[in-house]
Amino acid sequence: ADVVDLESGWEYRWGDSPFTPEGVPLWTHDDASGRWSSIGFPSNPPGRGSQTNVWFRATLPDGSWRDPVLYVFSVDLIVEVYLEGRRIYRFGHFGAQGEGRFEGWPWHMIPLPVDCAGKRVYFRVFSDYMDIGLWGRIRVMERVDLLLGVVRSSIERLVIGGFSFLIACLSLFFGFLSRERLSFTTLALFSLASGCMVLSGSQINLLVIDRPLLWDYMGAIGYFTIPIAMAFLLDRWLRPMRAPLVGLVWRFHLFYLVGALALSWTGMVSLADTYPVFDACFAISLALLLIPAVHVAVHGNNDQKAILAAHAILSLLLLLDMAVAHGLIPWVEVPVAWGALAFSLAVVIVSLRYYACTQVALQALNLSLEQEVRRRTAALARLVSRERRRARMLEVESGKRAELERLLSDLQGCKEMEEAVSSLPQWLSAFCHPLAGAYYRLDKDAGNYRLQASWLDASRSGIPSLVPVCESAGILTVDRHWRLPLRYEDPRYGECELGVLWLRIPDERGRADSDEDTEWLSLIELGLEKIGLVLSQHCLHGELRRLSYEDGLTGIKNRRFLDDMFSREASLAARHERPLSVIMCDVDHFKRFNDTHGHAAGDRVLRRVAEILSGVFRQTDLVCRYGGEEFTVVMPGTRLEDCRQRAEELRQGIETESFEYEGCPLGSVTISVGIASWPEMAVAPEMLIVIADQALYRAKRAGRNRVESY
Ligand SMILES: Nc1nc2c(ncn2[C@@H]2O[C@H](COP(=O)(O)OP(=O)(O)OP(=O)(O)O)[C@@H](O)[C@H]2O)c(=O)[nH]1
Repeated sequence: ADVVDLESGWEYRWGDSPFTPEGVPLWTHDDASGRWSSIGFPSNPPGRGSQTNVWFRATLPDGSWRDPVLYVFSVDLIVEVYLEGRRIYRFGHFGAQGEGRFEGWPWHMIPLPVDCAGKRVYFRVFSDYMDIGLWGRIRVMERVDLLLGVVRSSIERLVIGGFSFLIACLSLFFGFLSRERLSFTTLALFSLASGCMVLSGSQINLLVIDRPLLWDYMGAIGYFTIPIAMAFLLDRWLRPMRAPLVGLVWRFHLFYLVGALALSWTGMVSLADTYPVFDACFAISLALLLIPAVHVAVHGNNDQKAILAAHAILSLLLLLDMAVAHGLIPWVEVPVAWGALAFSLAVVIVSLRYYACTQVALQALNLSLEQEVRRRTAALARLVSRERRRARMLEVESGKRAELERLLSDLQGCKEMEEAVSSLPQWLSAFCHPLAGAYYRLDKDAGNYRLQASWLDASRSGIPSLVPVCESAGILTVDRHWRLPLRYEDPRYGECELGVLWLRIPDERGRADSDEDTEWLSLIELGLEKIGLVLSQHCLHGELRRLSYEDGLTGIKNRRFLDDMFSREASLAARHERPLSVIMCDVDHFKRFNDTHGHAAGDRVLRRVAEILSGVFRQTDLVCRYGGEEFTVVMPGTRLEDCRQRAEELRQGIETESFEYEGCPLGSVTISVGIASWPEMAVAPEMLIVIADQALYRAKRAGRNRVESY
C-alpha cells in the first residue's frame, strides 16, 4: 500500500482560529491565502515571539488506501486536527483561550476518510515549550501498515530495553557476590536507566498503555539518571584520587532528577520544560567528566576501559539526539538504543570476565580449602594419635615409676651390694617391658660383658652372649639398639660400670628421636640412674662397714667385728650342734719390746703376727685383733684337739719368725695362747671367749710361750 510523506506544501498561521458556535474553526473555511505563509516542515515557524498558538495546513496527497491514517511522529505540545471543518483528532485539552498543558510526547495516528485525497488538513497547535509544531515524520498510509511499522520499529527497543533490564539484574547479582559491590550496583543502575530510556521510547507502549505522560516520566527518569551513574562510577574508579568535580556532577544530577520529577509531578513546571535545562546540564557535565574519563581510560583496567568506551558511544548518541531535538541538525532518528546496547554488552563482557575470574578464584579457593581441610585433618589425626600415645605413655610411666619405687626399696633392703646386684637382671626385664632387650654384666678381668638376662624376642634380634667393653658413659645407638650403661659410685675407685642394658628400638618408629622413644629412654635412664644411686649407697655402706670392722694397723678384723660375729657363730654352732673353738693369743713382753726397739718396730711386729695368723687359719676362721698385742681366732666346726694343734702351729710359727724393721733384725718374739672349745670345755658356745681368755692368763702365768686350755 502507498506510504506518502507529507513533508512539503505546508502553510502556517500564527494565533488561534475563532470558532463558530457549533465548534467549527473559521480558519478552516477562510482561504485567505495572504494570512497563511508557506513553510517546508510544520515546525517552529519564523516570527514566533511570544506566540503559543499556531495553525498548520497541507493538502492530503493522492493514494489508494482502504483505511488511511495520518502518522505524526510527535507534536509540541497539544494538537487538534480538522478536515473539512470537522475535528478528526485531538491530543491534549484546549482551553477557552486555546491554551493547554503538556500531556506527553506520543506518536499520533490520525484516522482519515478514504476519500481524503486532495483535501486540506488543518492542525491546531498549542505550545508554551521552546518548540512548536509537528516533529519527525508525517505520513499518510494504511492503518495496518502503520501498526505493523510501529511493532517492527519497537522490536529493536523492546529487545535492547529488555536486555538492559536483564543486565541490570546480572550486575546486581554480581554486586552481591563481588567486593566491588558499589561499582556493580552502579552499573546495574546505569543499565536500569538506559533500559527505562530505551523502553519508554518504544512506540508500541502506547498500544499497550495509552498514557503518554507515564511513558515520558519513565523516559525522563532513565535519561536523567544516566549522568548520575556515569559520574558516580568515575568517582569510585578515581579513588583514592580526589575528584571533587566528579562528585559534584553526580550529586547535582541526583538533585536535578529528584527536583525535576517532584516539580513536574506537582504541576509546578512542565515535564517538557525540564528537558532543555537537563540537556544543557548534561552537555556541560559530559565536558567536565571528559578529563577524568580520559584519566581512567589511560590508567584504568580493561573492565573500566570497556565500560568507558560504551559510555562514550552512548554519550555521543545522546548528544546527537540532543542536537536533533534542539534543531541544531536536521531531524534524524538517532539510534540511542544502540548506545544502551553497547553499554549492556560492555557490562556483559565485564560480568562474564568477572564471573570467569570468580570461578577461577573459587576453584583455587576450593582447592586450597580442600588442601587446608586435608592438612588440618591430618594434623588433628596426628595430634590425636600423639595424645593417645602420650596418655598410654603416661600410664606406662606411672606404672613403671611405681615398679621402680618398689625395686628401689627392695634394693635398699638388701644387706649387701652383691645381693642387690643379683636381683637386677630379673627386675630389669620386667621394667623394660615391652621393649625387647638384654642385660650384660661387666667382667673386668675378661674385658667383656656377659649376658645376664634377655627378654621378649631379644635373643632373636641378634643379642650376643658377650659384647666388648665400651668406655662410653652415655646412651649409644648401636645397630637398631640403645645401649645404656648402669653405673654407680665406688668410694674406693670412683665411678664404675656394673653392666649395660641393650634395648631394641621399636620397629614401628625405627627412630631414636621420636617423642615416645625419648620418653622411654628418659624413663629407663631415670631408672638406671636411681638404681645406680642405690648401688652406690650399698657400696658406700659396704666400705663403711669394712672400715668399721677392720683394724687399721694390721688389716685384719677388729674387736667390733668379733663382738658382732661371735654371737652369730655361737648361735649357729648351738643350733647345728657344730663344734666351736676360740684361740686367744698375746705377744709376750711386748712392752719391753716396744721400749727396746721403738713403737714403730712394735707395729711392724704386730702386722707380721697378723699375717702369720691369717696364713695359719682357714678362710672360714675369724682372725681378729682383740686389742693391743692380743689376737683372737674363732674357728667354727673345730674341735679342741684340732684347735690345740693349730694354736701350737701358730706359737711355733711366731717363735721361729725372724722379725726385722727397715732392714734391721729385731730378733724373735713369742706368744702365749689360751684355747677353749665347745662342747668339750663349756656349757654354751657363748662362754668360749671368756674361757679362752682365762686359759691365756694361765699360759702367761705358767711362763709364757705356750698353749694352755682352761
Ligand atoms: N707398738 C705397739 N705397741 C702396742 C700396741 N698396742 C699395745 N702395745 C703395747 O703393748 C704393751 C703391752 O704391755 P703389757 O700389757 O704390759 O704386757 P707385756 O709387756 O706384753 O707383758 P705380758 O703380756 O705380760 O707378757 C704396751 O706397752 C702397749 O703400749 C700397738 O699397737 N703397737
